[in-house]
Amino acid sequence: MNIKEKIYNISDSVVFSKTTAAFGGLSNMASGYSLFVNEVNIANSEILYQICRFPLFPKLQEDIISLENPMEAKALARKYEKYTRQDWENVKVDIMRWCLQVKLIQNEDTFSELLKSTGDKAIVEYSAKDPFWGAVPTENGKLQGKNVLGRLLTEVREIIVKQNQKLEMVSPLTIPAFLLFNYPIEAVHTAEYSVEDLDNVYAY
Ligand SMILES: Nc1nc(O)c(N)c(N[C@@H]2O[C@H](COP(=O)(O)O)[C@@H](O)[C@H]2O)n1
Repeated sequence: MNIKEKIYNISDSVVFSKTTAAFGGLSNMASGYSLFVNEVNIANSEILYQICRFPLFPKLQEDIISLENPMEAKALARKYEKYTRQDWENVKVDIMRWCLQVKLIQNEDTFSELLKSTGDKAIVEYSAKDPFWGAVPTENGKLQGKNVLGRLLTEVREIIVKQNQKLEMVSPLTIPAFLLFNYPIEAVHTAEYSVEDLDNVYAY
């Protein structure tokens, strides 16, 4: 995928880094945005993203999910990097976009308000060393990088602001082996839908 680097003026951008600082909720590492996929609770979007690396290793998916801590989950994924799906480099951006849509649909109020509060500025993930998902500082006080996470967040913001749409459902990606615990990942609905759905199940 040929994504070009960009240079960002910090004053013209919404820059996020630490989860506890301003706009920290935009980070996949942020707590308070839990997810529910295939009836499995997943503590944050970083964990959702990392488990998608390992569709053929359900035990590893389970270990990553049970950590709940996103940094520890990322470290465990790194440890078992050799088991990453072979097409990962081709699918990881689509997977990240899907993860952000899941974060939005299941945290509709909080995450959409946060995204709307960025206005129409570029969203940039500050990183000391990752110019792919984020952008790194330059000598002249700017940020430079592909900033793929920031761009995907801007894309998701467009859905709710420019197109004024509320997500009804997030469809699974049409890639091979899009699996959680050996089962195909299904459409994801709002958190409220999940609760009502379970109520219906338990009613019988
Ligand atoms: N290690 C680390 N620390 C942070 O503070 C970060 N914000 C990130 N970046 C996030 O890591 C994810 C990508 O992981 P891979 O490198 O593809 O395994 C993504 O969520 C970045 O935003 N990393």
